[in-house]
Amino acid sequence: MQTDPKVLVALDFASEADALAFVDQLDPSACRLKVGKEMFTLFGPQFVRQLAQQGFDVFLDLKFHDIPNTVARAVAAAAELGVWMVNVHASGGSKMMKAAAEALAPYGDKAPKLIAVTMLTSMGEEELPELGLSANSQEHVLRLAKLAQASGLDGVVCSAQEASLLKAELGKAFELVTPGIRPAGADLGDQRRVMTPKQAVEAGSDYLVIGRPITRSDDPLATLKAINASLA
Ligand SMILES: O=c1ccn([C@@H]2O[C@H](COP(=O)(O)O)[C@@H](O)[C@H]2O)c(=O)[nH]1
Repeated sequence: MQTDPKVLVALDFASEADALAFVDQLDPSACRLKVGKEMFTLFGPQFVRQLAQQGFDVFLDLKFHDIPNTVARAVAAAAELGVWMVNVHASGGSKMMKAAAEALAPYGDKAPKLIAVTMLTSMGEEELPELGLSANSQEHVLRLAKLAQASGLDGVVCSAQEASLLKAELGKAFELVTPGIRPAGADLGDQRRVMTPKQAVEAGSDYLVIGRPITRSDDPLATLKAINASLA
C-alpha cells in the first residue's frame, strides 16, 4: 500500500448512495477522492465531511473564480470542512489568488493545499483564439502557472502534456495536478489534452485526477489497482 497515493478518483455520481457504495470498496491508502461541482451541489458539505470521516483526503474541486473577498471566504470555508486540497481559477488574477492564499495562512499546517486551474484539459489549443488569446497552450499554461506561483499557491491544475515544461520552469516543489488521464485505449470523452497514467507521472505530474476510466469501468477496483501498479 502507498503512503502518498497519486490517484485522485473523481467522484462524479448523480446518486449519493451509488457514490458511497463505490467509496466503501476503496481504501484511503490506494487513492484520494475528488468532489466536484455536481456532487457538491447535490449533496453539499455533509457529503464531503463523511468522506473525510472515512479517512480519505478530499480534493474539493469547485474552481472558485470571483472577487478576492468572496474567494478568500470560500477557501476558508473549505479549510473549515477539513479538505486536503481546494482550487481557484488562475484567470481570476493575482489579487484573487493572493487573497485566497492569505485566507488560508491562519490554518498553518492544517491548511488545504491551494492550487489554481490553468487551462481546462477539455480544451484544445485551437480554442484559445476565441478567448482573445494568441499564445499556444504551453505558453498560456506557463504564464498562468507562473502567476499562481508568484501569488503564493502550492501548485496548479494543468494537463500532463505541460508537466515537463512546468517542472523545468517552476521547480520540483510546485505541485502539478493533472486531469485528462486516460489509460491506453480508454474512451477520451470530452477530454482533449490527455496522457496515460504512466506517461503523466514520467512527465512530472504529482497527482492524477481520474474519473470515468475508473468509476465507469466494469471492475473499478481492478482498474484502480492496475493503474496503481503501472505507476509503481
Ligand atoms: O482541467 C480540468 C479540471 C478539472 N477536471 C475535472 O477532473 C475530472 C476528470 O474526470 P474524467 O472522467 O477522468 O474525465 C472531472 O471531475 C473534471 O471536472 C478536468 O477534467 N479538467
